[in-house]
Amino acid sequence: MTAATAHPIRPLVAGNWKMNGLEASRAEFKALAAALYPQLAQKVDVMICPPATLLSRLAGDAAGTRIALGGQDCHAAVSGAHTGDVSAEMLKDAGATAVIVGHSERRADHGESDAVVRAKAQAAWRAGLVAIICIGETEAERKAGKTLAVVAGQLDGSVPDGATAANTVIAYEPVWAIGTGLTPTAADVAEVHAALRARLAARLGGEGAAMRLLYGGSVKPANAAELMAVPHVNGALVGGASLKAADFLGIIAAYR
Ligand SMILES: O=C[C@H](O)COP(=O)(O)O
Repeated sequence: MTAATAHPIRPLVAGNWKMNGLEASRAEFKALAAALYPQLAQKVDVMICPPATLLSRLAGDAAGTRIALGGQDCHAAVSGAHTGDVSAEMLKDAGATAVIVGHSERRADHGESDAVVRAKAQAAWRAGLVAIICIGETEAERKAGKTLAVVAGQLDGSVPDGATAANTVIAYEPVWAIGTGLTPTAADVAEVHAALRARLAARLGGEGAAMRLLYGGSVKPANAAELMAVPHVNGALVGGASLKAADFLGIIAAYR
C-alpha cells in the first residue's frame, strides 16, 4: 500500500466551461484567482477547463496563481489529419495539466465508446496530462435499476491499465443530473461512490484506493457542502456554476 492510505485524499474542484467562454470570460477567471488564494492555501485543488480557444490566454492569467487548467477533450493521436481535433500534446503545450475524457456530452454527441475514451485517457498520460475520466448513467438506466452495473461497466471499459492516483481522476456524473438542477440524494451518491471505490481498489490496489472520485451534475453553492461531505466524494466537476466566479467560489467554500 502506498502512503496514500495514511493521508486523506486531497479534493479537487474542477470547472468545465463547456462551449462557453470568450475573451470577456477572462474577467471571471481573474476574479476567481483574486478571491481564491486563501482557500487554495488550505486543502483543495482548483481547476478550470475552458474551451481550447482560451487555454493559452488563461494560462497567462493563471501564472502565479494555484489554479490549474485542463482541456475538455483530446484526440487519441499525437498529430495528423484530424480536422477540428486537438491532441493531448497540444493541450499540454497550451498550458493544460489535465484533460476531461469521456464526458457524457462527448459520448452522446460524438458516439464515443468506452474504448475510445480509454484511448484518449492513454493519450492524456502520453502527453503528461492527468485524465479526468467521466462516467454516469442515463435517467432510463437509473429508473431500470441499472446504475451500478452501468457505471461499473464504464469504469472497467474506460479506465486503462496503468491508472494511478496521480495520473487519473474519475468523475461520476449522472447524465440526468447534468444541467437540470436535479441531483441524486446524498445516499444515492454514497452508494455509487462506494461501489466505484471498491471496484477501483480491487483492480488497482492502493492506487485505486487513493484515486480522486469527483461528483458532477448540478453542483451549486447551495448543495455543495452536502454533496462534498459524502464518503468517497473527493471533489466536484462543475459545469454551469463554474462560469461565474462567485458561484464557483461558493462551491469551493464547501472545503473551507
Ligand atoms: O462537466 C460538468 C458536468 O457536466 C456538470 O454540469 P452542470 O454542473 O452544469 O450540471
